[in-house]
Order: sequence, then C-alpha cells, then structure tokens
Amino acid sequence: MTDLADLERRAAERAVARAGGQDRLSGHIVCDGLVRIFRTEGTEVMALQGLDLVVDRGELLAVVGASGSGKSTMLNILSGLDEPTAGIAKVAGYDLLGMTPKKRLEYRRRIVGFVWQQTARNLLPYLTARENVELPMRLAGGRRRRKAAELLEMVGVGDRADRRPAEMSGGEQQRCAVAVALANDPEVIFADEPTGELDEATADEVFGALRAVNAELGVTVVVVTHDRNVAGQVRRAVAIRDGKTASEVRRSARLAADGTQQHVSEEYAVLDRAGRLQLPAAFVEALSLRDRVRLDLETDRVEVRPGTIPPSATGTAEANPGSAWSETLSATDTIEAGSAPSATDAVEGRPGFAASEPPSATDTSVSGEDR
Ligand SMILES: Nc1ncnc2c1ncn2[C@@H]1O[C@H](COP(=O)(O)OP(=O)(O)OP(=O)(O)O)[C@@H](O)[C@H]1O
Repeated sequence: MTDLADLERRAAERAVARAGGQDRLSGHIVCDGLVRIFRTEGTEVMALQGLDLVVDRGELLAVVGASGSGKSTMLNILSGLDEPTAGIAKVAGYDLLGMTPKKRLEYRRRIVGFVWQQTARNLLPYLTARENVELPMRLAGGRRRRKAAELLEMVGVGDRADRRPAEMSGGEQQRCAVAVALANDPEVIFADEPTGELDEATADEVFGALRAVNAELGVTVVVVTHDRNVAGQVRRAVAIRDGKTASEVRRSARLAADGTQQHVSEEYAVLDRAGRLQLPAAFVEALSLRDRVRLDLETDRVEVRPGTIPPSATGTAEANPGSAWSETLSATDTIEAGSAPSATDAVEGRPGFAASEPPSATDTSVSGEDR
C-alpha cells in the first residue's frame, strides 16, 4: 500500500525533475521559477515572473535591476520576510516556504545577515560601533562570540569602535553595518543598495569591506542594486528585468601574452528551461531589433539578426497591408534606414533572404562554447 511518506517522496522527486534535476537545486542560494503576485483592490501585479537564480557557496554576486524590476520582492523572500506565490526558494538548506515562526527566527538570526541602504535600519544611534556589533551576539545568546573589535578591524573601521553612528562618515557607518551583519557568523549576507547614498570613492571602500569578508570568511554575499557600475566590482552580476533574471556579466582575470593581467568581461543571456532568453537592451537598441528577429543555427552558435522576410512575402504584404508581413516590412524599413548600408548586397549575397544584415550583426550571436 502507498503511504503518505511514499507519496511525498514521489512528489519531491517529480519537483526536482521538473526543476531540471538535483544539480540545479544544489546551490547555496536557489530560486527556481519564483513567482510573486500582489493582489490589491481587484488588480494583480506579477512582481516576480518565474525568477531563476543559483548562487554558489562563497560567491560574491550582484543583482542589478531598474526600479520596479522585482529586486526588493526577491530580497524580501530571500530574507524570510515574505513568501512567494509559487516556486522554490532555498538558502543554506533552509526551505523558505512554509517555515514555522521559530525556524524563521533562527534563519534570520543565525543564517543570514543584512546590510540595508539606510543607516537607521542597520545601526542604533545611541550605541557605539562596538556595542552595535555586540548587540546581535547578545540577542542570540551565542556561546562562542566573535569579538566585535576583530570584525570592525576586518572591515577597516577598527579605530572607530568607540564612536556612535553620528560621529562616523557614511562609508564608515556602512562598513560598521557589514560588521554588525557578521556578528553571528551568518552563511549569507544580503546587502540592499549598500552604497546607494555614497559617492563613488566611499562606495568603493564599502565594496572593499564586502569583498574582504567574502574572501576571508567565505561568507556568500549578494548585493542588490540599481547601479549598473557595481558589475565592475564583482565577478558575477546578474541583471533582473520584469521579475526575471535576464542576463549576467562575468569578469575574470587572464594572463596576456606580455605577462600582464587583463580583466575580461563577458555578457551572458540567461536561458530558462523553456529555452527563452532576453537579449540585453543595449543589443536590441544597437541593431534596432523589434517584433521578430531572424535566427541562424551555426555549428557552435546561434546568430540573431534583424528580422527579414522571404521575397515572396512582399507581394502578400502589398496585397494585404494589414498582414503580419506588412508589419515586418515596416520594421525592416526602420532597420535599413538606421543601420544597413547595403541591403541589396546582403540580398544578393544570400539568395532567398531579403533586407538588412548590418556587418556587425554577428555581435549579437550567442556562443555555445562559452556556456
Ligand atoms: N506590496 C505590494 N503591493 C503591490 N505591488 C507591489 C508590492 N510590492 C511591490 N509591488 C510591485 O511589484 C513590482 C516590483 O517591485 P519591487 O519593489 O520588487 O521592485 P524594485 O526593483 O525593488 O524597485 P525599487 O528599486 O524601486 O525598490 C513593482 O511593479 C511594484 O509596484
């Protein structure tokens, strides 16, 4: 006879298979098909539309997105303040769906630490830096307390231990906030716009502190921001658009032929399980892509070009101006006017295909071997 445990086990196996296998769910942080719908007075807002994100243990990752893209919604779920409407959200082995209040408290106190944009949310104004760092340790009643002074030293504000927040600069306050977030030895730090109110040089110092704790303590760090420049501060930056991860930039160091070290930045689009991907907005604008694009499968890549029409369709479009092909025609006109110097050459060069092929169209190709 099938008992409940057996049914639950089979349901779990099916969920893993649907999610693309156990590997996909084995990161330190896993969001899989995360959906969050807000319902207010008869309207529905789909803030997260099937967001997938896997972060490895010990990674320093930036999640970058414009206002309204779903960053705060994602962060609220990952920090245990909110629950998704559907999908999987796991951090350090904790399943964030359906946690009991006790488990939630344990998760928020011991597993994750937070750095918010506003100092008032990070530090108590009447306590010194040292006392601010000691407070979460006291609340958790931990036996092996990491010394506050040591943490303040690590983030570069050891000499400010006896100052209150008002007696420190904005950057020092945020670095102190990083030390507070680390007080109970969390596995993950979430930082929400930690440098949002700082000038560039001070922001670099705060990032330096996040990098230091990531490297020295191995803590996983996720920085959420609208600032695209942050991508230059981390090895992996994931862009979020319309409630989904859209693309990511990876930076790595390579040794050049002359022996010098060069930083290489590569942009990747995120391919979901249904095979969907979003082209970066800059690529779409550069080639005036719209409505539909042409795809060519090469042996090692897929090429994406401005949409074209078969020559035979021209007659159809003329005969029926409301048809889909007539829409393509006007889109093609725009492309030709904007960027294709020799549309006729392109047609002659590739019989059977009409219209524009800008010389740089291969820039948009997605290389299979890079994956
Ligand atoms: N509690 C809520 N009720 C209704 N809609 C909401 C709620 N919270 C967020 N939204 C909507 O969900 C979408 C995503 O919002 P979210 O705050 O996650 O974006 P964001 O990227 O963090 O933006 P910002 O950088 O401006 O904070 C927006 O359209 C927003 O209006």
